[in-house]
Amino acid sequence: MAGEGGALSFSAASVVEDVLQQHGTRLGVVDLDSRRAEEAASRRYEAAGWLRKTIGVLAAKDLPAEPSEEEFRLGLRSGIILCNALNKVQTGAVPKVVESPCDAALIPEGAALSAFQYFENVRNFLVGVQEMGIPTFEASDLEQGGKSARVVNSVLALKSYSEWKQAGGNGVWKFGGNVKPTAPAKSFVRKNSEPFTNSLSRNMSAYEKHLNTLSADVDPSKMVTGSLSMLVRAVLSDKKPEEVPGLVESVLSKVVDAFENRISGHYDMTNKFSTHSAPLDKKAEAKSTRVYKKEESYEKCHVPTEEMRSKILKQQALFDQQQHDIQDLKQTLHIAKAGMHSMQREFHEEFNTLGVHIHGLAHAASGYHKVLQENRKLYNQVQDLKGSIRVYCRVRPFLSGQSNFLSSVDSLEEGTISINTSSKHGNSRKSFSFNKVYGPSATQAEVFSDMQPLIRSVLDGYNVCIFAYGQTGSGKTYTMTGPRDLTEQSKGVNYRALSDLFLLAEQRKDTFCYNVAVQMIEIYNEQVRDLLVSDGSNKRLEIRNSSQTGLNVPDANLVPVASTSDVIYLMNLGHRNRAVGATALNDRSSRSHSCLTVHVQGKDLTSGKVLRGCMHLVDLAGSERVDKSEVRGDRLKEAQHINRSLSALGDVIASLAQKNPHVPYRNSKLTQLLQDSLGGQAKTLMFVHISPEPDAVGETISTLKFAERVATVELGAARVNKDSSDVKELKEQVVTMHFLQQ
Ligand SMILES: Nc1ncnc2c1ncn2[C@@H]1O[C@H](COP(=O)(O)OP(=O)(O)OP(=O)(O)O)[C@@H](O)[C@H]1O
Repeated sequence: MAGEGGALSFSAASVVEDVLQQHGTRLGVVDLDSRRAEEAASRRYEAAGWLRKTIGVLAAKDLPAEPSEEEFRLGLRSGIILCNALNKVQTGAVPKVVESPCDAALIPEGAALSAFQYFENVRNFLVGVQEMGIPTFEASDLEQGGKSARVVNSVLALKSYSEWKQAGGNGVWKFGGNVKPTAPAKSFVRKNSEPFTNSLSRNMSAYEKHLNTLSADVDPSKMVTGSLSMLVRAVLSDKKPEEVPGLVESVLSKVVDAFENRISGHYDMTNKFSTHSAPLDKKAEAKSTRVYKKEESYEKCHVPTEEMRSKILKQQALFDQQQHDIQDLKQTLHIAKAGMHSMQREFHEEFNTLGVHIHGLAHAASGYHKVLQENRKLYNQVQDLKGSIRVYCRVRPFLSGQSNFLSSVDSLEEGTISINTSSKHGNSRKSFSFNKVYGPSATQAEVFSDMQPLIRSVLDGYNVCIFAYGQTGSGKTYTMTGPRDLTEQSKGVNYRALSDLFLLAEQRKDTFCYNVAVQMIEIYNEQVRDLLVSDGSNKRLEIRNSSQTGLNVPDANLVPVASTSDVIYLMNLGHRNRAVGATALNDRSSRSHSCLTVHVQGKDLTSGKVLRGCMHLVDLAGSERVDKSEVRGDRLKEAQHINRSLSALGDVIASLAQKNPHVPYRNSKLTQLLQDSLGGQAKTLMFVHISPEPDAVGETISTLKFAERVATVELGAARVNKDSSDVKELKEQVVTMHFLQQ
């Protein structure tokens, strides 16, 4: 909406003047015309001269010193000279003068550059002078056919104002000369300086003020230009008194017509400028909430149509809604930002706390690993002090139906067994010492409790050998495996050891990753065979000590296991494959050594270090004398092999116990197989089995002698240290370590 349409851009006086001029022309007052022309030219020259002087001849090069009406109009048409002159009088009155067409930032499509330029500068000039109370003119006065006299008037008024200002600006300046009060409420708005609506608002109030001034303070006769007075006089001078009323009526009627025409023409022009100006001022409209208020006041003055009013109201409602939405969004954004900041703060705090905790934990973990390592060493030392070779004796109970028999065992103490060797020559007893003696009533759990500590050693990377030694039928298989019908209570040490091993491995899973695999080997007649075969193959295997893999029989099946049930399955398979032959002494008698080897590989999850340990669970063949077993031929050969290998085992263990420099491992397949687990850091545990029947006393004595030979040296050392302060101290440390480990 253009401001130009907001006010009348012409005055009643100008209309009257026009009508009178037409009359004058028709009346053919030649003298008057020439006088008027002279006077107009003189005033135009005065105005041009002042403009040239004010802004400089060079800047005013488009305006001749004595311009014709056309030259004057063309010279000022761009508005540049006018604006520059106004700025000289009132600095900053036109903030931006468009000097060349390209200065016009936004030129409406289809509008001629010069027209737009003219409009912008001229409009700004008109706004400027209007604000100063100086008479304005119509923008169209600078167009062809326009009234340049009004432009002259405005310039001369500006000149007068300038002179008044230069003279000190005393009193109230009033343009008392040829003031032609053209519409002071020009709706032209300054461009580039502020939204047109503001100017419009200001213009409207100025217009109202001016109207008031016109009606109240100013004598109408003074407001009429000199030319108008002259015209009136010229028109009426030669008229008879009776002709005057008719003439006045005619003139007034024409004035009214002309006025109406101008109004309608004026509104047309307003609409045209509205269309052109709207895009330029859209930004300003959007930015300012005051726009609609100004428009409203403008509309009050110009009686807008219903359609326009409703359109404005709709726009205002839409604008209000958008403002409201923007406020809501701002609020939401503000809350979200605050939330983000608070979350960031919390995150940083938590992160820092976490860092501190992790640091502490890492420190504790490294300390914990050192403790664990130390613990392993100390634990092993304790086991050593207990004896790296331990011998336990177990007396089998009488079998069913033998309850009336007199036992060959005379007495049992914690570590000593006395055998009644009564004969026809008299009563005598023979005592044997071991680490511990289990009587006939000892349970499987009790027997296992003594070997249980060694399971932990296996997981710590040490090798362990557990033997079941004794004559046929003395209970070796019972101790190692259990009876045929297994129950939870009757399970042998093999099952219990493996259960414990898996349990401990599970407990350590946060620090170690364990892999467990088993092999099952049989040594029969000094031949090594794999018991974990499902195809019945009977291939002879070689023993090749490999320190890298820890496998002494690399060709035997090595089966990974993850639970006790896996191991039970494999043990059953091995037992089925084991060479079992009936003898006169025991229908399950085995004439081979069976060895279940459990290989354990543990990786330290922190250091990556790998520990390897293995446990040999050996069920030795019966140790009975050949002559008693009533065997001949192959059976005799089997028995001889068994006895030789058991003797070789005794020699090796005795050598180790006596710390002999030479240990005769190579005298049998059995000792070769177990070489890595006999001696050094390895622990050896032998369960010696005794039958209580009196008729087996000879065998019993010979078995006990064999076992005692192995045990004696070790027992001597162990007994010396048993209650020493070293052991006590170490035991305490281990208890502490164990507590820490929990
Ligand atoms: N501690 C015990 N309690 C109850 N019964 C037992 C005990 N020890 C052994 N037996 C029983 O004695 C018999 C012989 O035991 P076992 O087979 O274990 O002897 P062995 O020494 O392994 O014989 P072989 O050398 O022929 O294999 C079995 O019937 C077994 O159940």
